[in-house]
Amino acid sequence: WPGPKSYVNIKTRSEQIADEYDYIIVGGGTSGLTVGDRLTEDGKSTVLVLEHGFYGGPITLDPTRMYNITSVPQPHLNDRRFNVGIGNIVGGSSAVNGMVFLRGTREEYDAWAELGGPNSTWTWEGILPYFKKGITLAPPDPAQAKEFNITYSMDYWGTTSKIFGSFGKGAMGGVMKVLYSAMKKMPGMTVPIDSGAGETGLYWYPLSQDPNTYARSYARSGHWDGLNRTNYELLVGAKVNGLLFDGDNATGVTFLSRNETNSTIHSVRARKEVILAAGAVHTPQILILSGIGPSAFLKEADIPIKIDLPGVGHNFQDHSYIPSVGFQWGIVPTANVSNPGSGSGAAPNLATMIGMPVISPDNFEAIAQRYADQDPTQYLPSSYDETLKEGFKAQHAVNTKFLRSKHVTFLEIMVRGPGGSVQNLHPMSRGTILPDPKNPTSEMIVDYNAGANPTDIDVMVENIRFMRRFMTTGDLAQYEAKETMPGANVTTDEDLAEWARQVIIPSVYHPIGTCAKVPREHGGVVDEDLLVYGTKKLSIIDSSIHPLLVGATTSMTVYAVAEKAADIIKARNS
Ligand SMILES: Cc1cc2nc3c(=O)[nH]c(=O)nc-3n(C[C@H](O)[C@H](O)[C@H](O)COP(=O)(O)OP(=O)(O)OC[C@H]3O[C@@H](n4cnc5c(N)ncnc54)[C@H](O)[C@@H]3O)c2cc1C
Repeated sequence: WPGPKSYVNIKTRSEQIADEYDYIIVGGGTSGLTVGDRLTEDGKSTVLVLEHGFYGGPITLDPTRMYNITSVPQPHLNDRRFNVGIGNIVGGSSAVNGMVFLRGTREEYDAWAELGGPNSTWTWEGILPYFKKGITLAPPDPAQAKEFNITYSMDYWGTTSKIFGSFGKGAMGGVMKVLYSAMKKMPGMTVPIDSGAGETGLYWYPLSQDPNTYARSYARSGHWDGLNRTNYELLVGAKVNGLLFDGDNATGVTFLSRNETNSTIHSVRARKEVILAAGAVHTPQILILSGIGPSAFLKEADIPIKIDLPGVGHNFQDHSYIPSVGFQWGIVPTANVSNPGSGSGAAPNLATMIGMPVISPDNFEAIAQRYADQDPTQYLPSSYDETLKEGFKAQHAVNTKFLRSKHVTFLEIMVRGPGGSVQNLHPMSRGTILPDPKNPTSEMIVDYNAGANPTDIDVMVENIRFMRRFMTTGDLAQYEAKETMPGANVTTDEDLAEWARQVIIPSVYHPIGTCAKVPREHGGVVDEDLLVYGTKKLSIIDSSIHPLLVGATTSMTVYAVAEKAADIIKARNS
């Protein structure tokens, strides 16, 4: 435990906090600390953040800093169960994540506005200023950048945030030149100037890391450490389990302290607003424990209904991936390299982020048409009510456009060797994250419902085929790579689909959507200003409000959404 002086605003016991603050933020994770910082920076408002985890060093995927949740068996993926990764520490998932720092495309954010309704400001143009406010880019090393075609544009980044994206200068071998050049020549490939330009294609991208030390740059380092504001307090080891109301007005929260041996339920009040930032897995739990959720579920769990909001815990989405479409080089590619990099930090990273017409020029239209012809509600779980079905019909129209667009990322490949992992960034299946009705305060039940919609398998099959074409045709043909997984003899749609169902992992630890920002009649939970329908002074700012996955890792979008949320919250309470 670090010395008390610099951590004076971290509280460990309920008696150390005041009775009332201007704002209560539930969850000291990625979004919670971003908004906490912004609401306290002018020194006028007081904020208490309640965080279930403790204050400790960040480490990727460290099980002691994460919730221990396993999904229910997934019948469409051979009944396998999957680890549900979520950070449980100050900094939240940004403290344990893979630091891959990407954002989606213009078309993907514009779809958020389309799903939100007329006059929505959640467009690419409406969110871009918050990417700039939220993230500082440290440019790549000029000599290395020239050698490897690493381009960037400060049109898409800011310079003031203490959350950094940086490339690292680690040495790169000639193989990266060969891979880059071969990928660039794949039919239909584009090369945007910057990973943050909102475009698909082949690009180098930063990690969320400090440009000088290459240490993780995350919500705690950027939005808590070193601030030492007397108006910004953090209570660690606090499990929020309910909301307090005066009529429709949220007035505070109740919580249990993990630092106290008794099971006393404490409470703390908010003068201006209660802000939920417990993440896509746990924000639905807090609402449901407070009687806000699907009425059928609340009845089953014997929780008095305060507001019937069928969308709580529904519309659950995550990216999915195949860990390896395996290849071995016959001849290892090389190229001359004059400026490999200084060796400090990780080497810059290269990604292929492409749409269906580039992944599969021959089959994308047939896949899109089969999807368009589906009854949109056909593959939804049975707990989806009429409003959620209407909401998914709207998504179905968007997804149909997405399947035909070059500007929406379906396939992500981290380009670094022969073969590798392929991701599907726009799954059509939707799942649920709900409490156990028999014991709703225990850990959440996560059901991806992965692979329910056959389009998800169709897309993965084409992703595998793209990797094969990349490895065995064009520039790379001369290196005579041999496929080790699934094996070049697995060729038919049926065989590839069967293999895919055996190996797909339905999560890249990017859960979203479980309290979506869409109209209430479409199963929405929050409105355009992130206020929970049917309540006053209660908002949600975390990844649960993202209505639809973007084709990118999620943390950068969480920061941008939180920055926009902070402006909205400040404006309505000024
Ligand atoms: C292992 C892993 C790898 C990832 N890799 C990447 C990557 O490489 N790149 C990328 O961009 N994204 C990645 N992500 C995803 C990204 O980090 C998350 O989408 C993002 O951080 C979520 O932010 P959030 O604010 O919604 O929730 P979180 O940051 O998870 O914050 C929620 C916080 O609420 C707390 N909490 C929950 N319930 C309660 C309660 N009842 N009371 C009090 N506190 C509570 C939690 O302990 C947590 O600290 C990864 C995530 C994980 C877990």
